[in-house]
Amino acid sequence: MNYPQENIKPYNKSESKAAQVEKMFDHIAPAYDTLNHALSWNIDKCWRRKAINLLKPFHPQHIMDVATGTGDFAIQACRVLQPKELIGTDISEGMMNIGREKVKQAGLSNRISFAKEDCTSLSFQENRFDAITVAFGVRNFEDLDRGLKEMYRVLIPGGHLVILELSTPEKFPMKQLYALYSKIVIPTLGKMLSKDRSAYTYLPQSIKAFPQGEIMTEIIRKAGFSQVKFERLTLGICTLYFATK
Ligand SMILES: C[S@@+](CC[C@H](N)C(=O)[O-])C[C@H]1O[C@@H](n2cnc3c(N)ncnc32)[C@H](O)[C@@H]1O
Repeated sequence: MNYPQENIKPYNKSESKAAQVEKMFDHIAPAYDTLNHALSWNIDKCWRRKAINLLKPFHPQHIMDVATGTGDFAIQACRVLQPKELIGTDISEGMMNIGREKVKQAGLSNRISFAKEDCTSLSFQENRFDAITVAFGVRNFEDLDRGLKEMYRVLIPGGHLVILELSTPEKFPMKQLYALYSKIVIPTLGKMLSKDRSAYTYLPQSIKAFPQGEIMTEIIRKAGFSQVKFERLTLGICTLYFATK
């Protein structure tokens, strides 16, 4: 255990974090999209657009969307970047099954595929992808360093990594407003819509514990990446990281 969020688990202390996270996302999958957009007031769509636009100048052709969940990021990235292939990977089949359906309806099944993969131990060969994206996934990894090293391994030299992750605002008045929102609104709405109170207690707790800004930048660098940059979005509710192999 290297970082505090690795010890924050949804349900109990004994089972591994990966097993509990998989179970949690399988359980909340049917409510995930509704809750996601409601809790973020749809701002998540702007964050995704911003992240995808960073990759535009490089025209990546082989992309992996790690922790792809229900595929929102993969679909948006495929439409904007028009790659030859985009593989969405995740540990939750429940989330990916919803993603598979959405991809079919979007008419993108010839370009987007899904594979069950734990990012901390990927089955892909070295230098397989020219870009990797992860939206709201790295916070859930059982071993963040291993996950980052695996993404580094399967990227081509010069390839790019884009990470979006929720973060805690540090300045008044957003800091105070966010504290109230994450203590009251997130668990209440989360329980109502997903029937899983633990999942939406886990969410603010794991965000609070997760390394952000300069500290996260250093962690990404330690995995081998260079030119690591970050930008805080919407007064610090979300942070965008960009790195090169
Ligand atoms: C909050 S959801 C984000 C889904 C999607 N990227 C989005 O933007 O809506 C987090 C996803 O990370 C996945 N996940 C958690 N740990 C993972 C791991 N070690 N490897 C791959 N996926 C993982 C979960 O199963 C879940 O689908």
